[in-house]
Amino acid sequence: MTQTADMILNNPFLNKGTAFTQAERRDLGLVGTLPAQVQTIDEQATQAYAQYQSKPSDLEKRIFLMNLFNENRTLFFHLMDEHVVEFMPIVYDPTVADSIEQYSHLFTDPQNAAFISVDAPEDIEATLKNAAGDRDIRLVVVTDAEGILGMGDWGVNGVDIAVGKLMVYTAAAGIDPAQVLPVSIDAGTNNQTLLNDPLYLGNHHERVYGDKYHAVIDQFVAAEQKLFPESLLHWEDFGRSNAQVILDKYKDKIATFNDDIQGTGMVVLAGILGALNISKENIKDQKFLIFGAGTAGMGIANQILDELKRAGLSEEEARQHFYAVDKQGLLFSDTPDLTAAQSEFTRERADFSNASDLTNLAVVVKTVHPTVMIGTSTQPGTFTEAIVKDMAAHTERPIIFPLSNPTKLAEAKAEDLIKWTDGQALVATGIPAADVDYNGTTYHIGQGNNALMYPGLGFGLVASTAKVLNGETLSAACHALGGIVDTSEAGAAVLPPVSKLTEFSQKLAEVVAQSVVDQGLNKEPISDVKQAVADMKWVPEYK
Ligand SMILES: NC(=O)c1ccc[n+]([C@@H]2O[C@H](COP(=O)([O-])OP(=O)(O)OC[C@H]3O[C@@H](n4cnc5c(N)ncnc54)[C@H](O)[C@@H]3O)[C@@H](O)[C@H]2O)c1
Ligand SMILES: O=C(O)C[C@H](O)C(=O)O
Ligand SMILES: [Mn+2]
Repeated sequence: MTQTADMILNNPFLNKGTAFTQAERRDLGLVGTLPAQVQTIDEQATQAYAQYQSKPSDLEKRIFLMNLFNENRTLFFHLMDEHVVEFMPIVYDPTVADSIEQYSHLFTDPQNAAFISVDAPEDIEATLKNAAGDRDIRLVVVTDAEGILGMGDWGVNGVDIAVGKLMVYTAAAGIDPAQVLPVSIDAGTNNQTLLNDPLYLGNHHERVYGDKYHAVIDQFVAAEQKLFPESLLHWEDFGRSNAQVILDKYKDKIATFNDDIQGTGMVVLAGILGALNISKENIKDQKFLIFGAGTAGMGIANQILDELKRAGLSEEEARQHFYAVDKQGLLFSDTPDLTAAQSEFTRERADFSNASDLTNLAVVVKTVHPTVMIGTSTQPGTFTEAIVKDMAAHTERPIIFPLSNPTKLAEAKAEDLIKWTDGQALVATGIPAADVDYNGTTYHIGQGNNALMYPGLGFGLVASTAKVLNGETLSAACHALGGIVDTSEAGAAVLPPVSKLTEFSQKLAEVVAQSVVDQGLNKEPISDVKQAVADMKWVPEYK
């Protein structure tokens, strides 16, 4: 079917706007549908950036950028490429959190997402087909939005996290935006504000759990694999009771990963390795306190556990390095209501003379003297000055990562951690943090966000046509970022800066693809891994 001018100009994958040349305008039937002047993509980008800058708030800026994204993907990513550090917190975390909260009120465009309803499993295949059109989908990000960042259940509004994660994939690693598909699984919502809101765009009923829910997940995976057999399936922001269960079901069968469990585990281990590079300490000498033993917290614990075992510790020895703290306090083997993941990281009461007192973070820190403290609790301000000072009194370079997102939920601010520890803390935060000037040194704060890892990981898996993602590949990826930061410099960050996101995502993709090929886990034959990664890369220029 030949495309009319209207179809071309309204297709964000084809549209070039004023950059269509005179020859293209003639060939495509666009004559007279655009103003006379033909612009370059750089001229368009300059004009768009000026408009962006005129927007008064971060949310307004995001809305402007999303409109551009809706109209012209190439121009959007060209512009993002030029301003990646500035745009990351606008298109992604933390501003994506505001847009999710207001999604139903701000809705203008479905952004090529697929909307699956728990009430219409018979439509799943048609839904994916319709949303994909004739595009060759290689990467799917799916969310059911039960645990959006640390903000809980946001129903269909959560589709914005799938869209946002995919935007970062393209900006960071260069996946072709025409080859991706964001998916919302609308299983209902327990968010009363949404249910009471007549403008809420999702299913107006309580969240469905159990057999009916899992049947929908199974049908979704089956249809997704049937329609897009070459694709990687990325799970995002599922609730604590489903995330690990779904991952365990599929991780050995298809190319898939859970970003909150594995992506977060990777970025935290990479950050710890970066911190130990600075302190010149050994990972085997560390005591890890995980505050908030949920999806992310236990994903982190498992990735560190794997590293300790690779460093030569037995499973039993390695587990002794962990202290998991949740609402109940330090988790013991007899603590009620443990999740399956938590029960792998419990301690024995008999090992503590004050076991019954270990019900809050302050007492646990005082008792166990952790050297590494990770926050994935969604509880703002819980890494207090007293707790941090207590920790710092027993370890020279405390490693402290308050990772809860968005901004308002962080366990501590980077600036406070540096000050409270007299510049000794090695810090990473979930959202971007400004440099901290303290006592004549400028401290760079690493962004401990899975966005540093999942684009390179996912891209490497897609480029290498991976059948599955295993521990070997995850471990290789965790070690791939070493050497990018100059750790001899005072105030060095534990992770590389977002300004180098495209550079290290490529490195990560190559390491991941190499690991896949070395293990013979590629579906298609690959003779040159670097070439395969380079061939897959899309660049935001008009073709
Ligand atoms: N920086 C990153 O890359 C990254 C990645 C994933 C998740 N996160 C953040 O981590 C947080 C948790 O996400 P999740 O997916 O693991 O959610 P989750 O709901 O699975 O886990 C949160 C855990 O915190 C526990 N918790 C709640 N209140 C607590 C309290 N007062 N004391 C101790 N524990 C408490 C909960 O019981 C739960 O086990 C979110 O804010 C999310 O944004 C950050
Ligand atoms: O989305 C983010 O910013 C990171 C992470 O996946 C989260 O859920 O907080
Ligand atoms: Mn997430």
